[in-house]
This record gives sequence, structure tokens and C-alpha cells, in this order.
Amino acid sequence: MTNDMVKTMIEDMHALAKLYRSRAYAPYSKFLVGAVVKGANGKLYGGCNVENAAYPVGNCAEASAIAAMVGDGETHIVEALVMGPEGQICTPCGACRQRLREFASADLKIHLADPTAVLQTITLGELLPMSFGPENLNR
Ligand SMILES: O=c1ccn([C@H]2C[C@H](O)[C@@H](CO)O2)c(=O)[nH]1
Ligand SMILES: [Zn+2]
Repeated sequence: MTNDMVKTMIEDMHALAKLYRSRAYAPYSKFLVGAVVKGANGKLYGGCNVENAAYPVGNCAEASAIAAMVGDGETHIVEALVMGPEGQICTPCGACRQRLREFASADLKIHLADPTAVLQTITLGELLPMSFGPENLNR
């Protein structure tokens, strides 16, 4: 695969995350997040955060994207992107690191983006070292 092709694919993930971020329902925090996971099937799945008047019931963008993927019959994530507000990176919260871990290996690349660009790329293993996953339950 050429560098141009890789760039195009990240740009596709970035564009989809931006669309989903624009649909975020975050009237309480006003912190809009979009997330995209790429399945092993090559398809992209987007999600946004969905807050609730009962605050703890709110949902992270990553959780929404993962739910869309699993609902489509895919259970392996090969790449991910999380987009927060302009000028800052939004790293997945602790719970979402574990949610990603369920469907990905430690070398999963997670692109951290704002609406203008990908600002940083990190692996799941860096975000969640010595993780507990399905293998620990012989799955
Ligand atoms: O990686 C993250 C971090 C935060 N949020 C959401 C949760 C809440 O709605 C808002 C503020 O925490 O941002 C996400 O969706 N993903
Ligand atoms: Zn989260």
C-alpha cells in the first residue's frame, strides 16, 4: 500500500468522525466527540457521545461506534480515531480503553484528532498497558 493510500484512508476516518461529532448530543458538557472504528471487514463505523439529563447514563462516542460495529456483525477493530474539540486531543476515557480492548489487540493504532487534522497517533497498548482481555478468559 502506498503512503497516499494510507493517507486517504485516514482522511476517510477523519471525515466520518467529523460528521458524527457534528451529531453529538452533549447539551450538558458541551464537549462534542466523534469516534470511528474500522472493522476487520474494512468498513468504518461512526459514533458520537449521547448525554442524558441523568448524567451517569450518558454514552461515550467510542461506545456508540463499537455498538454500531457489533450490530453489523463485526467483532474485530483494526484502526480507530477519536475527535474532540479544536486545538486539543481527546484520549479515550478508561472505560472506553477497555471497550476497545475487547475487540482489538495492543498494537491497535488510535488516531487522536481535532476537526482540522489528526494530531497524534498512539497504540491501545500504550493507553492500556498490562490489560485484561478476552484471552484471560480463554476466549
Ligand atoms: O474519549 C471520550 C471522552 C469523553 N467523551 C464524552 C463523554 C461526555 O459526554 C463528554 C465529556 O466527558 O465527552 C467521549 O465521548 N469520549
Ligand atoms: Zn469513554
